[in-house]
Amino acid sequence: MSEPYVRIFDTTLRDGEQSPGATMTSAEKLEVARGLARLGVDVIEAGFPAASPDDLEAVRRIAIEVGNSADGGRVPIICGLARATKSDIDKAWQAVQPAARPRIHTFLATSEIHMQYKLRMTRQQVLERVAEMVAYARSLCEDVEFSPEDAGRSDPEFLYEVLAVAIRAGATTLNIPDTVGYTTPDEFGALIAGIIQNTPGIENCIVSVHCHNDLGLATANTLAGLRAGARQAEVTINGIGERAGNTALEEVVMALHTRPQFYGLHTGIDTTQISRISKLVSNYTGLPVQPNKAIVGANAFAHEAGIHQDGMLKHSLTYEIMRPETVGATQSKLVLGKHSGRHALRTRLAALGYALDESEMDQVFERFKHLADRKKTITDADLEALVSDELYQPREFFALDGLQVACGTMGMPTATVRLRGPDGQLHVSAAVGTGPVDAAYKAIDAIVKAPNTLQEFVVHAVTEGIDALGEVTVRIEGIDALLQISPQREAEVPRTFGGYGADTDIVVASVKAYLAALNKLLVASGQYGSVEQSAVQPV
Ligand SMILES: CC(=O)SCCNC(=O)CCNC(=O)[C@H](O)C(C)(C)COP(=O)(O)OP(=O)(O)OC[C@H]1O[C@@H](n2cnc3c(N)ncnc32)[C@H](O)[C@@H]1OP(=O)(O)O
Ligand SMILES: CC(C)C(=O)C(=O)O
Repeated sequence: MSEPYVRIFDTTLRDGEQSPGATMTSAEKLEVARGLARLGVDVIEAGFPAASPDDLEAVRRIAIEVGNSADGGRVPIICGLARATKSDIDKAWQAVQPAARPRIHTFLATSEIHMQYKLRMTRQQVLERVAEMVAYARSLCEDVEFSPEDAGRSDPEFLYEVLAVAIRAGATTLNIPDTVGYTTPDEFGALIAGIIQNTPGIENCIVSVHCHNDLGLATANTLAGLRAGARQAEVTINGIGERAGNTALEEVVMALHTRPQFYGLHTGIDTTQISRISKLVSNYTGLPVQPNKAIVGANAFAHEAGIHQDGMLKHSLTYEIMRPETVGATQSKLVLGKHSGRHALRTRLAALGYALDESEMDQVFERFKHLADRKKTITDADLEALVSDELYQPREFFALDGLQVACGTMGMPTATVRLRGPDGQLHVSAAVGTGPVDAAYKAIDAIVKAPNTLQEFVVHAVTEGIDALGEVTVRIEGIDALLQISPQREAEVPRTFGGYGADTDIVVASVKAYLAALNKLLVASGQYGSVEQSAVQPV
């Protein structure tokens, strides 16, 4: 029975960097290499030294600085890739030689299509080149990896022959690449099993798998290869790489970690470093991680559906097969949205300090669902605004009676507003602002006199075309003098108040939204009792 340890060969800095647009500076590559060492990878493929003098230098720096330091545990093997040519192998050796544990990785394609059209070589020539170049690499370095490129589309019988030649020439690791992501898990598993069974001398080597994700099967194929006896997985952080990418490190590692009974295999990875290195690679390559990406996506531990949230609140294992902390992510998130239910809403409100009775909860829940139909996610500030609406049934102290704005590029944006006040009188004010909405809000402030800070101002077009109905939602913060919902909430706390307005004229919609929020603030501030004696001057 073969050993249960799987070597993690990370090629983020070589195959990952081959993602269009993912090029990193030498300093960034060094920082990623340090992160990979902390993560506990066994091998870092640091680059393709023949690609450019810069890449050679970057690999050399990594070999010197990361390939000799046990910072965070074991010293990883530092590997450089080379075509099956003396000059590439020389450059790879020059780059990795300073490492305590250097490796040269050389490759040559073995599929008919690659041999005929790309290399323009016969099978015999390929066999001879493999023998010669692997032997040459081995004359320089103790640790030599050989890959028959496009193995997934190669004739297995020919592969056995090529691999046997590579072993005789001194290869210590035989890597089987599905270069174009063509195989399926059953096929790839069978290919690895066939290689292990039919290649003379293979028992003294490590068999490795290297899969691409063109059909979205890279992780499945890698795991099938491991089940068939491979003991090295070539992977990248976030699955970056040529075209649709490589196998994602985090997926393979966490599959083995989460299903130990099924696979009976383990790695030396410190899983708590996964989120950190994922962010680092995403930042340096400029390749964002899709939100639903397994393990490291922003939604990997987020739950929006009410039934799931209820389950999570009762026991996290109901909807999570691993704890976010295991991969170094922050806690699971219950995201409030249109699919959420009462349990999640009540829990979030309790965390904000609100203890609502059943009937208050019913009212708030109804308003919450209504709001969630229009807004993708509901924030804590939205909830505060929603609860304050319910507790203080809004009254319209000030209503819009008229609005006139002047704006454009030839003068100062000016607004004149006329409001009907709580005294039944009309009040007029004019102001100048940075734009028509700002001017209108200033004119309103001069009449209403309710100190507040504008926290959010969002405009949406709810219908298409030039006559679109514009919707505006605003959120303001002001002092709440009355509210004492629960013992945790002191009087005179700052609170947020939401307002909504719709009109074909976006400035009118903005004014309506602001007045709606102000009217709620006036109730909460207790100011309505004194409005009649306020400084508001009737027209
Ligand atoms: C499956 C993989 O991911 S393989 C790694 C792919 N990565 C890269 O290619 C990144 C780095 N590459 C480079 O910077 C450049 O391609 C270089 C510097 C290596 C070579 O550049 P150039 O000399 O201009 O050659 P170019 O890239 O245009 O063509 C590749 C040549 O290598 C040959 N070749 C391809 N693979 C191999 C191999 N494994 N062994 C030997 N020769 C090979 C091709 O047949 C072609 O030869 P030709 O010029 O006689 O037709
Ligand atoms: C060089 C080899 C391992 C490779 O990257 C591939 O075939 O995809």
